[in-house]
Amino acid sequence: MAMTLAKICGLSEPATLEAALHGGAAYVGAVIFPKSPRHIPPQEAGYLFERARRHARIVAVVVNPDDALLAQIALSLRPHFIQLHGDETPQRAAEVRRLTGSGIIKALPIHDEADLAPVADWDGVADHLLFDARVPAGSDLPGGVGASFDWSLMTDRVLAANWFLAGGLNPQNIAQAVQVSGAPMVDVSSGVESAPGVKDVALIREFLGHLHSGRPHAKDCCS
Ligand SMILES: O=C(O)c1ccccc1N[C@@H]1O[C@H](COP(=O)(O)O)[C@@H](O)[C@H]1O
Repeated sequence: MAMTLAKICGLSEPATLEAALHGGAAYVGAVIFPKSPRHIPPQEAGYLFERARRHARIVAVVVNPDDALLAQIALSLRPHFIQLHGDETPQRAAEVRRLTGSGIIKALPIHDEADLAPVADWDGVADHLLFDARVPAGSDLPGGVGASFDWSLMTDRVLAANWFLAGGLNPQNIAQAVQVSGAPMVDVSSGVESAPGVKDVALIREFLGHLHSGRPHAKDCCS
C-alpha cells in the first residue's frame, strides 16, 4: 500500500519548492492566474520548476485559459498536468489536452452532495478530479482562499481515477481530513503560508510530516 500523495500548490520560490520536494510532495503546482497572490508568469515558472521535473509531477493551475496562454505554458513550463480551476467544460478540457500534451486535473467546487453530480461527465476526460470548497460569493479567486467543505461527502466514494481533496487543508487538520474523506491525494495552498502568497518552509514540512506519519491507505497514483 502506498501513502496518501500530496500536492503543494502555489509555489513561486526556490526554498519552498525545495521544501516540498524534500518533504516528499508527489505534485508541485504553479498558479498562473494574475489575480492570485501566487501568480507566477509561465517563463519564470519554467525556470523555477525545471529542478522539480525528476522528482515530482509539475502542475500548472489555470482558470478558463485561452489558447495563447496554454501555448505559452506548454512551451515554457511543460507541465505534466494542467489543473483547470474555472468553468471549463469536458469538451474544452479535451482541447486543452490536445493543445498542450499535458494531462488534465479538473477542479470541481463542492458545497453539498448535488455538487458531485458533474463527476460522471468527467469520466475518461480528466486524469484526476480535484474536489475543492465552493468559495464564498464575490470572491476574486475560485480557489486558494482556505475555504473547506464537509469531508464526509467524500467518505467511501469510489471513483475510476485517484482524486485530490483540497480546500482549507493545513498541518492541523490534514490527518483528520484524510481519515474522514479517505482521500488518496491531497492538495494544499494557503494552509502552508505565513501570509497570502507567501509559502512557509516550516509549514510545508509540518504538513507533509503529519501526512506521511499517518496510516498509509491509498493506491499509488503515479506508477
Ligand atoms: O491558489 C490560488 O491562488 C488559486 C487561484 C486560482 C485557482 C486556484 C487556486 N488555488 C487552488 O485552490 C485550492 C485550494 O486552496 P487552499 O488550500 O484552500 O488555499 C488548491 O487546489 C489550489 O491549487
